[in-house]
Amino acid sequence: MTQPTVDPADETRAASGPGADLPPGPVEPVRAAEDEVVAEMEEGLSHEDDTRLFPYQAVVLTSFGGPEAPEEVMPFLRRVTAGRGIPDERLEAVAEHYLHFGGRSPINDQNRALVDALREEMERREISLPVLFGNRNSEPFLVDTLRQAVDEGMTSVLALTTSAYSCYSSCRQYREDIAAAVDELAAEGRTVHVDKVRQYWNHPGFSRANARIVTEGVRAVRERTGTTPHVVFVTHSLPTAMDDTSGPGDSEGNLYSSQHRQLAAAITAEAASTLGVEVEHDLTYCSRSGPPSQPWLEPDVNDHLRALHGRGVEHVVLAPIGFVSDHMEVVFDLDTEAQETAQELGLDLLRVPTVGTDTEFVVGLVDLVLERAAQARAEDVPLPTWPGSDPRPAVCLPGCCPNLRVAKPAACGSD
Ligand SMILES: CC1=C(CCC(=O)O)c2cc3nc(cc4[nH]c(cc5[nH]c(cc1n2)c(C)c5CCC(=O)O)c(CCC(=O)O)c4C)C(CCC(=O)O)=C3C
Ligand SMILES: [Fe+2]
Repeated sequence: MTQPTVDPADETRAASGPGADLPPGPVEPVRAAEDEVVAEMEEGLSHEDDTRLFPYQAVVLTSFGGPEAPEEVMPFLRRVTAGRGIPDERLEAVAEHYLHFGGRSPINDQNRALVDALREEMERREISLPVLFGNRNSEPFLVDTLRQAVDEGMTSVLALTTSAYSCYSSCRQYREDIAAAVDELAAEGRTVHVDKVRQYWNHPGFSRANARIVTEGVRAVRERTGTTPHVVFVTHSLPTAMDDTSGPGDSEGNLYSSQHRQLAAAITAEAASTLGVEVEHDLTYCSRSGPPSQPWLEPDVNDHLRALHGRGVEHVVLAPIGFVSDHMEVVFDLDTEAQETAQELGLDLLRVPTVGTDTEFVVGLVDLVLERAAQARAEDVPLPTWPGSDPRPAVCLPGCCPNLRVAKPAACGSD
């Protein structure tokens, strides 16, 4: 593999695409270069030839994982909660949620669909690197995916995680599990380097896709009822201590809740201006766990729906901006529990989609992959954000989003 400069094939395509006015001078050379591009495409590029993702030889979609059969439920839950002090009653309740859906979480199927969508988008851009899939808590385990990559000759891969925000659970815990997999392979004599894309809560591919989804939800309720719905944003609750230390890790963080608050406000303003109406919104939380004595982020979505009903609100758009796909928290905690609460109250509740395999989101993820590769090559690249102007660093700062129980090695950071 060679150090990339500007890809001449890209420039040629840009200059000679459909409808482009060819300047009179360089017609012949451009045509010649175009023939070469076509010849290259016909031969099929091998990943050794593609420099846009250099230094990486693959992208690894890295996710939480979930059970896919009833007998996998308890082993999965024990793995997830090992040493986390989750009460047995909570584990039993969560096992029930999974068994309610036949013991199968939707998350792995959704991630396989995302892998396919990423492959399609990369193919569209003629990026020929493989997209792999590895989980932290269920098969295919990240360590096994990475072992296979090493055995196929790869030495450096880029992790794309399915969590967008900053806190221990959604950032450093992934980094710890990546480090554990890399160390396990090192002990087997297999060497692999793993980098990660930045937390993408304010990358436009994620944030603008959510803005469009919420706007269309508000529009649909207005068309159906003639009333502007109240928008209730929802994300995963956290122990307040985890939120307090999210971001810099100095107890003045609250980055997790503030990222959600900023995005919720920006999306609401966007929907209001697009539709030319005033829109009210709130941020709520779901999926609280832990012992009752431990404070978690509030309000709970169900409590908040009751409060809104008490204030005379009749129509609600429920926007799960904290989640990337419709996994168990969404189909159980929102579509089952929150929907039941709404029915009890006689509240009209429209739960809008998560980004899932939305084209704008998938295009944005591939942009993030290209951005991270350019950063790894020390190139100056624009780092688009919406809302706000601060992209999260792709290499985490020392001490950020700390593990409050035990210090563990973490990959993809400077500590
Ligand atoms: C911020 C966050 C995300 C979003 C970021 C990301 O996507 O990573 C997330 C995702 C997910 N969480 C999931 C499942 C679970 N999370 C648990 C427990 C916990 N989650 C926490 C936080 C988060 N979780 C926390 C603070 C705990 C308490 C224990 C601890 O301090 O670590 C438990 C244990 C039982 C319980 O306590 O509920 C389970 C089973 C699944 C799979 C769903 C499926 O199968 O479809 C997914 C995608
Ligand atoms: Fe969780």
